[in-house]
Amino acid sequence: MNYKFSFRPINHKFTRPLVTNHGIWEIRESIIIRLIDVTDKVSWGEISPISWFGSETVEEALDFCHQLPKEITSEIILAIPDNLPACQFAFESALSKLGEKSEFINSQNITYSGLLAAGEAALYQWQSLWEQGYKTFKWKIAVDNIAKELEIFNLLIQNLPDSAKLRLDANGGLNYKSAKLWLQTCDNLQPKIEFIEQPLAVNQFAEVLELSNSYSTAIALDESVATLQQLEHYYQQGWRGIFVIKPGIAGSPSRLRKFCQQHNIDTVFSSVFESLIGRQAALQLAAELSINNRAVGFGINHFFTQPDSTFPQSLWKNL
Ligand SMILES: O=C(O)CCC(=O)c1ccccc1C(=O)O
Ligand SMILES: [Mg+2]
Repeated sequence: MNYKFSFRPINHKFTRPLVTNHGIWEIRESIIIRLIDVTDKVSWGEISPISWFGSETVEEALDFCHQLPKEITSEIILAIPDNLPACQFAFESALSKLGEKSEFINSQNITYSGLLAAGEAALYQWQSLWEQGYKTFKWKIAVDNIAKELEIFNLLIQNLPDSAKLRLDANGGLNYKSAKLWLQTCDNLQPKIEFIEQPLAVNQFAEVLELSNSYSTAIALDESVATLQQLEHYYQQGWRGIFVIKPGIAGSPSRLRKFCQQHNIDTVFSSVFESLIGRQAALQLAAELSINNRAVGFGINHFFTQPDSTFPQSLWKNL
């Protein structure tokens, strides 16, 4: 089958920048793609790379789109190389929505983790998220010095209701010693801490594995398993802790589905700050593949202004 293909770059300034150990992120650049089949049915996909996380860059994704013909086939889509994982996700998601077998999975029962701002701001922010119904929160660490962060952390823990859960995300920014200190601190506070995400850098897998055997606080890999190839690699290397999956940059959704179903891994699905198009496709996968009912990391709407109801159709209007 042939599909008419077109695309539009978009960018979006966050209402508050995302502060992580990797730096400050202020503008989300993405590409919306459109496929139209022979019956004139229209489908959208979203390419939202995060190159500092291990996906292609937006420029590489744009180059890929530019070199494609105006009419493409499913063979072309299924042959998108593994070094363009965000493109694989966008094209395959758009394609599957056009398929006869396309089935809609109810994602209404999913629970969400609310992303807190880094630093002290979290102390003033969690309450409004709690009032919106969030029971799980994620707070970025390894952004400031550890003494300051432990101080804020203790206040946060004291303030959060007993039924709340907290995740800590170091974005690979701790060293071995500070990771031990965080894990020990969390062990003393169980069961309020759900897990620590990516405590050490991607190249320190042996150390992370050792830490996961030494503390009762769970550890989640994120940057280490950004793409499906990495996910497979660290599963083979013996990781049986939590895997954070960001479908938007993980690669082919059909191969991701197959891997998760085959291995019953403990997953947490997470956003790449995509717009509605990518979000919907990612949440469908999360609803289908979350076997443990962990809250998904899509509680990020407070970083965004919502697109108007004509999105994405309005992108294709001639100005
Ligand atoms: O997972 C979440 O709760 C929110 C999403 C998130 O934290 C994130 C979003 C974009 C890029 C990196 C990360 C991250 O988990 O480090
Ligand atoms: Mg993370």
